[in-house]
Amino acid sequence: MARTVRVELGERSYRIHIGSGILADLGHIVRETLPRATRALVVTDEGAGPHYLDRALAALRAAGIEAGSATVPAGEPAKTLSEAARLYEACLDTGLDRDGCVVALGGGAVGDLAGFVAATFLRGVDFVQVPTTLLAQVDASIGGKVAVNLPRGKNLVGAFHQPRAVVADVTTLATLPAREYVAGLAEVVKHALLRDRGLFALLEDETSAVLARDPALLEDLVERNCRIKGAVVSADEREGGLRAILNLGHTVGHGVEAVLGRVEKGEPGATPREGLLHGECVSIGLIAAAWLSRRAGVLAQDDLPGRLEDLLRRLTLPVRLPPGTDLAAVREAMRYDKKARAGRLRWVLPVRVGQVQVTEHVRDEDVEAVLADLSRPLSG
Ligand SMILES: NC(=O)c1ccc[n+]([C@@H]2O[C@H](COP(=O)([O-])OP(=O)(O)OC[C@H]3O[C@@H](n4cnc5c(N)ncnc54)[C@H](O)[C@@H]3O)[C@@H](O)[C@H]2O)c1
Ligand SMILES: O=C(O)C(=O)C[C@@H](O)[C@H](O)[C@H](O)COP(=O)(O)O
Ligand SMILES: [Zn+2]
Repeated sequence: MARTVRVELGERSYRIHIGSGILADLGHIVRETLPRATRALVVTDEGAGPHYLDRALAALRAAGIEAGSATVPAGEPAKTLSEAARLYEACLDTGLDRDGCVVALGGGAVGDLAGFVAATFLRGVDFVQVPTTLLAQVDASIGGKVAVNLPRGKNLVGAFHQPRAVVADVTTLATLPAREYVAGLAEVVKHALLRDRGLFALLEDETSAVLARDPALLEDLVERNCRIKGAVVSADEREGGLRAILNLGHTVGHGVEAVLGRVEKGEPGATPREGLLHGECVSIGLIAAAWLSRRAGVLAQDDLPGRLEDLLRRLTLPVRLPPGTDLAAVREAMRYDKKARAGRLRWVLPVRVGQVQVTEHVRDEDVEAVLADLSRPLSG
């Protein structure tokens, strides 16, 4: 039986369906949520598509929906304006009108790109998220932030466009490469630090079960995270205030990702470089936030940085910058943080496990010092 979490947003409210094997119910869910949608474009990528596209199309067609599909390159390199342009053509080829819908089948990259296309095609059509990575099931598929990257940074062109439904089938996580699964855990740790001491303790106590992707535990984990994120989004849909807390770890994280991630830097069509994943950058950014919190006098729980680092390391997430990281480039990229106001960065800093504070009062020299410390190799 699927569990549901409702994201309350007035007329834009929607349900997140979480369960095992519920990809087969996709057609019914779309039919029930969007009774006028007779056509859908399923957007997937080269990683998720081979595993799940046929099943998604069959489920939609069985429910009487005419479904076409488009496949984009795997992961972050797809989040470009040129891929968005290709998808607008696919929307036209599929015959989508304003009653049609876009279905995002894949990780956060597919969700962000397909959601951006849905937000802008015909000035906005409905979209449904079918997340197939842990990161997308616990975070990216919820809340309506949709975007593509620019060479200078992450998510610099986008919109707020809520999905009409989210269908998170945890059995799809079985085919996810280990490194991608672990990257998703960084956003789980973020949610725990923000609002859930019990979740932080569970991650500490049951690290092996979490890494083993125990299916029953996965449903609980996804539901718990959806409740945390859903509540924040319900309270502040467009990041006027509270929602900024969901950016914990992302000021340094996005700066690092712009420099060392898979953000498209070259000409369209150039071979994407290898690099750090979003969740890996967030992991490093969480450590940065904890250390900055101590320097800024915000930290009220002395053992938090140590416990956080220990947990991230046990989850096999990175906690230091790779040797030789260009710190000046990271600082430059951080300037494009969307939380900045009047040229000043705003920081989300942990106070204790389960509580954070948003502040502008962080000294430049402390940021420099933390980045320098992060680029020193781990001892032991
Ligand atoms: N909109 C938001 O609120 C939000 C929140 C967090 C992150 N994000 C964005 O999400 C992106 C990261 O998402 P992600 O971590 O899901 O990575 P991703 O979308 O890049 O997917 C990771 C890789 O896994 C493959 N894959 C996906 N599902 C699979 C499956 N079930 N089996 C096998 N392979 C599969 C993909 O093809 C890709 O190669 C970043 O662009 C980040 O900025 C957005
Ligand atoms: O939903 C949010 O709000 C978040 O900040 C969640 C983040 O995990 C996510 O990476 C988001 O895309 C970052 O948004 P941005 O506004 O910093 O680009
Ligand atoms: Zn994130």
